[in-house]
Amino acid sequence: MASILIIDDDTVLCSMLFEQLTAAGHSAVGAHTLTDGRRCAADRSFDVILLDVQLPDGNGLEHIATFKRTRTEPEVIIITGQGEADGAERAVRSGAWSYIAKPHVIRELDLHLARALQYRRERQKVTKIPVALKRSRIIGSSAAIGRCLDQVAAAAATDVSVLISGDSGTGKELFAKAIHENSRRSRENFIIVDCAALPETLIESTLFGHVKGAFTNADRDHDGLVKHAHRGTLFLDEVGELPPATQKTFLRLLQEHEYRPVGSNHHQFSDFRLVAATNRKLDELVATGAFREDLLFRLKALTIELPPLKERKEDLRELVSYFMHDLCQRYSLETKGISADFLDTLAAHDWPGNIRELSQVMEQVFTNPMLGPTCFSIHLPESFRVMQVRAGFQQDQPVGTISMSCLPPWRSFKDQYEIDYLQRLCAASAGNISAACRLSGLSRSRLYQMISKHGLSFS
Ligand SMILES: Nc1ncnc2c1ncn2[C@@H]1O[C@H](COP(=O)(O)OP(=O)(O)OP(=O)(O)O)[C@@H](O)[C@H]1O
Repeated sequence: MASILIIDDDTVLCSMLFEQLTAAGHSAVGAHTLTDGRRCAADRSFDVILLDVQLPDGNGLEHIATFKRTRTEPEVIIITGQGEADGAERAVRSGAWSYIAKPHVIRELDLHLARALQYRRERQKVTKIPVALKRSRIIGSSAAIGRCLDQVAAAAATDVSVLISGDSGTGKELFAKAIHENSRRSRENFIIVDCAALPETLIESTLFGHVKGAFTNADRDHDGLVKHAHRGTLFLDEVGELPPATQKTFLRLLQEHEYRPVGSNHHQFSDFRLVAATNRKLDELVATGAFREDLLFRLKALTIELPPLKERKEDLRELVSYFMHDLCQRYSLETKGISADFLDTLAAHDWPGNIRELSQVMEQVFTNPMLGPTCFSIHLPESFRVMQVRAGFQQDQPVGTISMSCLPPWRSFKDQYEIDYLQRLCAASAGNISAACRLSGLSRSRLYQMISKHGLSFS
């Protein structure tokens, strides 16, 4: 029988559900706030969580992903007083199993529960099949990374297009390579097309190649990237940066797998498998007309969403050990110890540049002349320790002292945060883009994209 957590501030309904579930032989626990619910979910293992939407300390829909990330990855069934289509869509998109309006919950719960439990039983059988996945240097054993690796395994077993999304530095290229290396195409080429850096005038010849004499300076035949990707994988990095005219070229290529080198009369065929990556919200770009919907459909037969590092800080220790080992080998040094305060300071940081930023920070630690046999917090850049001290002050504030009405909307806060960061980055790097990329851990194209998004000048 299953173990079920009920999170609902309606104490009467909570008791009725408790009775119904225990009478059916399940074990049930009730919580009346999100905070209590989260505590229960962290302390005990549940198969299913029944989650109300309007709770005294927040909206249940915003916490579905958090509950699903707990150890047993429970199924979440939303129970709500205000059944409406938008809420139901949001619940399903956030990973909820199903959505029941409260007036029907007593009658419908058994059916929803039976299906969710059957799915769980079958999923456990499937995930028990051992899959020898090559991790291709992907470090981390958090549940979030585990889920992404499962998706890599599923993608590698097929030939469908995969769209990998995630913030800059979360490892999109690494995951794309892992799909290739685990697929039947692994002995062939993995070809990277950096869509942000494709010059519009040279796109056709870069992708499709050209024949001798096709244009001035074409003094010999030249193969394009698509030909090199034949029988292998074509990886479109930063696909959201493709200008509209180029999107059309790609759409045609993806539909037909045929292309014509510049200056040639003959079509050629390339049997490539497509993987694309983006740090942009392509759905939003489609809505504004900046990205073709038909191309998006072609790209995302399967999608993998990589979590930012701040959402999987439990991987920090493993990542730090990995980068440290790598650096010690590179500098021919004995392996160093890692003090708890070093990890605590790293954990207090938000990691906007994600794992790329972490690897750069570890490089900086190794250039610190004061570094001895153990990495201490003192070896980290000063800004990290300042942030940790400040975070300590915020944690010391009694819960509830921050008035919710003072909080700006998330998007404007994030925009302001990015602008502030970019201005400080510009000052710290004296307006030098290469230095700014090194300091921030952002890729050049991502940095340019952020600068232009906020209309800033970087000098
Ligand atoms: N899980 C991981 N384990 C180890 N190293 C990682 C991991 N994820 C990313 N990295 C490292 O972080 C750096 C950035 O990774 P990658 O280039 O794959 O990110 P990205 O998401 O494609 O970034 P961008 O959008 O800026 O191109 C690389 O050096 C990569 O090896």
